[in-house]
Amino acid sequence: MDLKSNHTAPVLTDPAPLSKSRLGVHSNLLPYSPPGAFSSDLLLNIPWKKTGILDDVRASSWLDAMKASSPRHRKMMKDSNNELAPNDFDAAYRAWMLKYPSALTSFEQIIKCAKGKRIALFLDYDGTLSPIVDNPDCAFMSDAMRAVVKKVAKYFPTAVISGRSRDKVYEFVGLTELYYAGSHGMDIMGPVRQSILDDHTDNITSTDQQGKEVNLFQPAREFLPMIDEVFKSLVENTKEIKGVNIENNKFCVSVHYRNVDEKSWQTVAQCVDDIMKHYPRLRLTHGRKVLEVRPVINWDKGKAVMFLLESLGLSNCNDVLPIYVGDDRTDEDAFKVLREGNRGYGILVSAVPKESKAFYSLRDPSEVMEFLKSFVIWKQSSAL
Ligand SMILES: O=P(O)(O)OC[C@H]1O[C@H](O[C@H]2O[C@H](CO)[C@@H](O)[C@H](O)[C@H]2O)[C@H](O)[C@@H](O)[C@@H]1O
Repeated sequence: MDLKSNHTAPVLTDPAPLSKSRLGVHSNLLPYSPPGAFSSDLLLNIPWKKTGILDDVRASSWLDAMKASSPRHRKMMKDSNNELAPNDFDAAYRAWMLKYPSALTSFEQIIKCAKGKRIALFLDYDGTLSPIVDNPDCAFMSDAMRAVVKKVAKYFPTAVISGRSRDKVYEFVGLTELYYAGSHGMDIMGPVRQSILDDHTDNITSTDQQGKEVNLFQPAREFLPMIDEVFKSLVENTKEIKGVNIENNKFCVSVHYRNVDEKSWQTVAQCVDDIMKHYPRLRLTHGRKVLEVRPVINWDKGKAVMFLLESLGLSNCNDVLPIYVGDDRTDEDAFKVLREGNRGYGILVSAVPKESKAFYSLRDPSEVMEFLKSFVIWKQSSAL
């Protein structure tokens, strides 16, 4: 694994907005938008400061990035004179949906593209299978969602790819039918496959909860002592900041500031910075009110999707349609590989307009559940 030793800990920013014409994507993978119906100007010309809805973290400081990575909710928008009025917000959201159509209303079209192909499902956890809540330890998925995921996994190979540690996300989901990748894809438990063993050096053969032989792929294994050390330092250095929560995700560490008063965000950023400058082989990314410390390795959720497809014997683009559903910046890496490789569909879960490399959108986890249900119903009816 190629370890890049930078001398500063980089802050990852969002990629530049893409237009369909620049993507070179096969037209049958493009979601339907009525000709001329969407003007990207509708979204992109709205100044961020005025609307608060553009999710852009091209900011110079970590504090700015923290503020920018916290898109305000519609409810808050209603309460503020400076934000979009609810009707304007609805109009902006509808305009955005012309570029990222609802995966629910586009279901027939997705199915059409899946004709003659095997579907593989990749699901993010937080904000996708479970709603975002204040306490990360209480991000439980509903029994109804679990039942649907279980059913969908009966028909299609299904994997959960999360920023959480693999053990933690397995604890939340609790389904043995799925494949799991934790730590943003840096900890994958998948089937043993010779081509994977030949092509990647970071494999260990292990056994899963049922005693079945599995392949454990952990490309950042050598970072474990460093991550543990950073976790401890972060806990120690932030202990006076009310509301901060440091979560050890095995190959990465999450610094949650959701429950920290905005006035103290600067202190959080400073504490993280003080530690990060001693670790040039670690970098910082942003999620939903969370700063994430992770190893500088050439690995992300996109690479994890490709790895799992290969492990599952599904890497032939011609007869496999991978679908990835996620809500966060780290999911963009997966949307990107599917889009750029002309392989399949990314579906962004978002209740606010965001620039994305996904093809479709869903508003929230309840729509994710409806979408997964549609696959079950479709599969059951086509088996009749
Ligand atoms: O890749 P994911 O499965 O989406 O994990 C990303 C991070 O999700 C969790 O944090 C987020 O959800 C929490 C619970 O709803 C919320 O309190 C927090 O503000 C969000 O950022 C998780 O705790 C992180 O470790 C994951 O990296």
